[in-house]
Amino acid sequence: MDKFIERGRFAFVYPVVLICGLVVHLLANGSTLQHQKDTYYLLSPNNVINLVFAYKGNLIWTILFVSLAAYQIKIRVSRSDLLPRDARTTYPARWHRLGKEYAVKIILKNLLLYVIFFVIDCVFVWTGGSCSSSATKSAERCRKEGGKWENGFDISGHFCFLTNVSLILWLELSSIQKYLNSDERTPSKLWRVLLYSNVSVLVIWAFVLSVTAIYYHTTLEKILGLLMGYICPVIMYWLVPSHTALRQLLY
Ligand SMILES: CCCCCCCCCCCCCCCC(=O)SCCNC(=O)CCNC(=O)[C@H](O)C(C)(C)COP(=O)(O)OP(=O)(O)OC[C@H]1O[C@@H](n2cnc3c(N)ncnc32)[C@H](O)[C@@H]1OP(=O)(O)O
Repeated sequence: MDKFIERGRFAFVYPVVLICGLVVHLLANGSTLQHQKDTYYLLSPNNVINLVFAYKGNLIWTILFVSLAAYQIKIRVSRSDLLPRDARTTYPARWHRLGKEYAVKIILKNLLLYVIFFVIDCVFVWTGGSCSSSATKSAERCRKEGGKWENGFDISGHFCFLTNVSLILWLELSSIQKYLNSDERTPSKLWRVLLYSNVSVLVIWAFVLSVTAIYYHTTLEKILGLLMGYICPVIMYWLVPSHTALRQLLY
């Protein structure tokens, strides 16, 4: 597990889930898949795992991200003695810097997802889609009204959203894992609890995506959803940190 997280192999999970799902979809008989979707509860849109882990995914993600951020601040702020004297700052200053970084990451993630899903909804409407219950141009609002979001090119919100939020958590887990390994400390019980609770949710999200990959959307809708699923992690964990001006401004 540690090596899997530390070496970033998690980045390949989502393309693999999609490819495997597409192969199953291709090999299976269309009417069989439809029958399974109509028969098995866990494959229906209203199954509790989809309703809780997908549609309440933002709440679940926020709880897990804040817990990882709090743990990171705890272990990094408390270990300033490892820093060379000239790099050592005061406890409040370190706490403030790390606290600001994680607050910015939460805002940035939500801003980016807001823009991403605005684009997904625009594409849907531009390609002839609409909501059956009102003139709303938002998929989320349409669903909340009990309407049907239909007849447009529907980039997979599941692939886009769950890939984005999963990769952010994987990257934070990887950052903590590398720090603990560099510090050669035995992992605390708290870290193990955090690690396994995050990984449990990440596995459930991967399961939800495997169902999406086999039973929902067209191939192109899923591929585009997957590709858009890398926008947040690329901006938050590569673009911002690799540009000095952006990093100093935001993190
Ligand atoms: C640098 C920055 C620049 C900034 C520039 C300034 C911009 C200035 C903005 C200021 C303002 C900011 C304000 C921020 C504050 C927010 O707003 S933060 C919130 C940001 N937005 C989000 O996070 C949206 C997240 N999206 C969701 O939660 C979506 O509901 C979900 C969960 C992804 C689902 O999306 P969806 O499109 O409904 O699902 P989709 O994958 O398309 O599936 C279609 C169907 O297949 C079903 N299905 C698919 N997969 C499955 C499955 N595995 N099992 C069962 N059913 C399934 C679905 O249930 C659905 O069924 P129906 O509902 O149609 O019956």
